[in-house]
Amino acid sequence: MPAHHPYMDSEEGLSADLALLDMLTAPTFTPAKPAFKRRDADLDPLLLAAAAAYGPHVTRNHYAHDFFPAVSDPRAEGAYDWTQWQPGVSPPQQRRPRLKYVSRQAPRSQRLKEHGKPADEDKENGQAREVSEPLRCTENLPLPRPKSPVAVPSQHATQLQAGSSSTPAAPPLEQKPELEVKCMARTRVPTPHGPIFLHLYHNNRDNKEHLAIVVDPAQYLADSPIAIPSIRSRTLDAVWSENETEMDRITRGAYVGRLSQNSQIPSRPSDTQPTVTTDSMPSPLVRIHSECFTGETIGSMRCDCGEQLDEAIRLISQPITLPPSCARAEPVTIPGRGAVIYLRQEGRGIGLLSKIRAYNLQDLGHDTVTANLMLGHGADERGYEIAAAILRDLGLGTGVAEGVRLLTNNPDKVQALEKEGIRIVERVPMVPRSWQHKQHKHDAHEGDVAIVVDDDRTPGATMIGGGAVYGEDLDKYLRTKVLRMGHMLSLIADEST
Ligand SMILES: Nc1nc2c(ncn2[C@@H]2O[C@H](COP(=O)(O)OP(=O)(O)OP(=O)(O)O)[C@@H](O)[C@H]2O)c(=O)[nH]1
Repeated sequence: MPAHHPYMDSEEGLSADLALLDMLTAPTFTPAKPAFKRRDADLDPLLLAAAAAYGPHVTRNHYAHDFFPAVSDPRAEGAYDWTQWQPGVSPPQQRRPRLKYVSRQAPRSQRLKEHGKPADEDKENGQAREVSEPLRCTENLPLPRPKSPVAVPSQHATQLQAGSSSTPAAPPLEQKPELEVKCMARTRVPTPHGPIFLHLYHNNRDNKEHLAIVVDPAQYLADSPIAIPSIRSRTLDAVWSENETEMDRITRGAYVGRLSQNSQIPSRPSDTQPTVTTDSMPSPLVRIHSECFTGETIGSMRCDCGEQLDEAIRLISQPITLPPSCARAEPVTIPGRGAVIYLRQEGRGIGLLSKIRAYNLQDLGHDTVTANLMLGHGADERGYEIAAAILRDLGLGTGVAEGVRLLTNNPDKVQALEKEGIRIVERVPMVPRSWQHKQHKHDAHEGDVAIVVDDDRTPGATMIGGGAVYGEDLDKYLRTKVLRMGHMLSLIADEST
């Protein structure tokens, strides 16, 4: 038994014992408030372990990098030669070298320089970056970039003019291969204006799929009162290889007449006759149209492109009445014939990205020409060599006796096609439908002209088969074309005047 201690009888001892007992048996223990916030891990350790198990994060840009050279290469500095290992003898303790991130790629700017490209070349579309900083005020904006082919640098040009004998050879001009187009496929497409043959072309100049919308329903006619030359592609009707089967040819569209389960007649190269129209038959109506996603696909009312495409197919599809001739006593009506060459030159050649930016500049008050210039582009960067080559392939506008009637208001198009050797016998204007309506209203007000407005057509934005495009934005766009781009269109008086 333990010796009795006087402390146990004292009042002081009793209260200390009670305090201890209370502390040990109390139902809850309330710790003192911590002086510092607990630093719990933000990430789940399991998650971290899982991430680590997948090794370093590798993207396509890291393929030429080596993350752990010391590990992957056994001869690398600091690696232990495991062939020397013996049981029970631990590898010599070395100071493990710090693992290095080694890039075997030169910096991007250096690689671009080696390829003769500017260091700030945009990754997207392989085009030079247009806007790398916020827009500055108009007078400081860059001038339009020169167009290809590469211009002789001014230093060389000056020396050439001065006739200097020490003139260094001018850099060679880019040699373009001779342009070739090939119709890869053709098919029938029914449209609100009648059937068309859609032709898809490849070429050796750009990697775009340009199209030809051929209107020539006479190709379906079993018998026609007069001979109507067919509009057919030479490259499509050609035999591509000796192994090509009839089904191969039919599948790519090299057939004649209307394709069906009961009619499958492959075409022959001789089916492509030169298009020669007789005196009384008008030359085929042709339009060269440039792609406009906004106007044609989403019905934008900033431009009349959708309406123009629709109007062109409609006009070309109109039946043609031929007057009586010595061979026929009666007039005869034949189906409309012609083609729309649809070029993938979005935004007058500047591309959709720049066109969208240009629209924002237009909302700030600039017109369509200035907006292009502000972005460092030309007012119009299109070319028509491919269009001319496609026309030639279709046998349109190539003969001495035969030409085309060109649907356009754009003088540059007429000039460019003529330069390419296309014979244009007539320019047919494309009057915007909203202006036609205004003109009709104006004339009717004058009292003597009947209003010829097709009221069955759907009003509003125009995709194929739609009506007319109206609006302030459109009027401004059309006026700019007339006033700044020289389009051959009579400006219409405002309705209020
Ligand atoms: N940069 C730019 N391009 C536009 C704008 N509005 C329409 N476009 C483009 O202008 C082109 C219209 O071309 P076309 O239909 O061939 O007509 P055009 O050259 O004006 O001449 P026409 O034959 O008289 O119709 C298309 O590529 C459109 O994408 C715009 O505001 N800015």
